[in-house]
Amino acid sequence: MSTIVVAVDGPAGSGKSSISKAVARKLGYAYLDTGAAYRAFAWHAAHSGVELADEASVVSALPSFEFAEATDPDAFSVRVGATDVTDVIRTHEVSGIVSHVARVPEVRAALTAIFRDIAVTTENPGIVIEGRDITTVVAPDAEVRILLTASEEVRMGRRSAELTGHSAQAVGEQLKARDRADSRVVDFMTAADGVTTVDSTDLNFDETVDAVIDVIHSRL
Ligand SMILES: Nc1ncnc2c1ncn2[C@@H]1O[C@H](COP(=O)(O)OP(=O)(O)O)[C@@H](O)[C@H]1O
Ligand SMILES: Nc1ccn([C@@H]2O[C@H](COP(=O)(O)OP(=O)(O)O)[C@@H](O)[C@H]2O)c(=O)n1
Repeated sequence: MSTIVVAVDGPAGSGKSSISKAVARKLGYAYLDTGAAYRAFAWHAAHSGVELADEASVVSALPSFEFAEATDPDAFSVRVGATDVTDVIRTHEVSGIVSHVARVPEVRAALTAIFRDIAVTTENPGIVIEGRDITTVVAPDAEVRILLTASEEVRMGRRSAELTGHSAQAVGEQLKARDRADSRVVDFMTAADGVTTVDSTDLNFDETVDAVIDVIHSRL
């Protein structure tokens, strides 16, 4: 029996991680946060002393990237080698550099291969994979493909409500800049053919989880 793949894309703060995790928990599926991998690689590249503006230098950090991500939605963790980077990859500093490494084609190809490998080796009946290019590049043949959106104002509000130590304005500006940079590389603002949009602007958390599960049920 092959694993059911639920692909979820969307901009920063749309609820991809938290909603996908809750959906996976409810369905007994695995959960894969691909943004965490890009963040982990950005952290690794910075610690390897690479020149972030230089693509060749960024690519040189790929062979030493020993990445491991737990796919249990109740026990999420990310490691690079022996270091647990689960928390450090969420910092403002890592958010500020991740788009630089994510735009490099060799990095995208290497991480895409890792994601596909995780998806085929999972032992759960299904896996929810979330990111920016899952519906279009990583798993275009997924059984279920969803674009999770919310207005920019709502996304900035949700994100700044969860962060401490930086002003809501700084968080909002970084989020907008990151979306701008990311959307030059992949289009996650418009749904590709066959992709169902779930707009959570006027939905609370539980309503959004239910809306995503409704889409999944309608496709399976
Ligand atoms: N529909 C919703 N209503 C209210 N809060 C939400 C909703 N969806 C997500 N959130 C909250 O918004 C924040 C950002 O969500 P997150 O899952 O980190 O987004 P993303 O992974 O797309 O960046 C989290 O604190 C999350 O709990
Ligand atoms: N499939 C993906 C997932 C993330 N990314 C990159 O990784 C960064 C972090 O992704 P994320 O999902 O953790 O970001 P948030 O939306 O949670 O803030 C994004 O800003 C993109 O630069 C990507 O390029 N492709």
